[in-house]
Amino acid sequence: MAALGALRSCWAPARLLTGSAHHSNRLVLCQQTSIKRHFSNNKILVELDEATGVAVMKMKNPPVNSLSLDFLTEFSITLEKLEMDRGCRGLILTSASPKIFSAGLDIMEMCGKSAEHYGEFWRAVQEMWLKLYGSNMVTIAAINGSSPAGGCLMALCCDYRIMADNPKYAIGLNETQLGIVAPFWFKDTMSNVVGNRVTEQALQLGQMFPAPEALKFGLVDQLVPEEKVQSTAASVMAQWLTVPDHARQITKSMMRKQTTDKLVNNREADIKNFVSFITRDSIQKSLQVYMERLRQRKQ
Ligand SMILES: CCCCC/C=C\C/C=C\C=C\CC(=O)SCCNC(=O)CCNC(=O)[C@H](O)C(C)(C)COP(=O)(O)OP(=O)(O)OC[C@H]1O[C@@H](n2cnc3c(N)ncnc32)[C@H](O)[C@@H]1OP(=O)(O)O
Repeated sequence: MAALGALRSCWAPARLLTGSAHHSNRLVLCQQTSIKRHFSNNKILVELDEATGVAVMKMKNPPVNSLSLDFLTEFSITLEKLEMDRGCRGLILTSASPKIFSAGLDIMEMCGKSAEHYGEFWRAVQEMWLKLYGSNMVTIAAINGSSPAGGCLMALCCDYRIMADNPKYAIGLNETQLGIVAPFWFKDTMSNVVGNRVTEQALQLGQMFPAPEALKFGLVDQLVPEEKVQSTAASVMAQWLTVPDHARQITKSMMRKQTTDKLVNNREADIKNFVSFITRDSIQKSLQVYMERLRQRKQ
């Protein structure tokens, strides 16, 4: 992946040069009709604006955008498509239904299934993380709702996070509250954003940060009124895209490579570890109790 990234980086200046001439022609056209390509499936809606090179990816997996095996598979395929598309330089990740960005990993995928299923599921979680954290595109999370655990991880993978200014929405890695443990690469992703001390405390407590607290601790970069989340993401993206791709991409890779390599070099061991952890009776019991609590809270 790194080699492919570097190769793409080397080509980026030429692509930018031809791209800008090309884009300025398009821009004239765009003033009359905006050219937008759609790559949607039943779980993910993507709109790629060819004039700006920005794709908006909306997660649409009701009721709470939980990250099921099917969803994760679609997500990684879509991301790969955009990554390979030379017309796409930036990605805005958001939810199609406000109030919930993503409820994190689908707990039902981790309950009462076979070891083989758990292995397949965990590989898909790893794949999503490797692709999003390792993306060459500028990635911005437009967090328009709550974002626990795996949802928070997705946001943390992005280069910049804009959250709706609503204290009812919370974000964090709350795994310990479920009686499970955030794996080392979840921990590293958070630590790279907010530092070791905040991560250590937040992970032990399984802390969910209401939006204002998330800003205070640097878990998100900016809070804006709910109705401005998308437009702010678009204008921040436009600023980031003024930086030449190759320089920004090499810098991003330099900052993240050590973290991604740790998983790339230990993928099979990490899957084995997950399967042996999640199949324990005590862990299965904790997850069932947590799901029951969620249902009761609703009643
Ligand atoms: C030492 C070695 C370590 C090795 C590593 C080992 C293990 C690591 C393992 C796993 C890591 C996991 C990371 C995760 O992502 S776990 C998921 C954590 N997610 C949560 O805790 C979120 C729980 N949900 C909520 O808090 C709320 O639902 C939410 C705020 C998202 C929305 O609230 P709202 O009131 O709008 O909706 P609800 O009525 O609560 O929910 C509707 C419906 O959806 C079901 N549901 C919610 N979340 C999930 C989920 N994550 N997975 C599956 N299903 C979910 C909920 O039960 C309701 O269902 P129903 O009652 O309508 O049937």
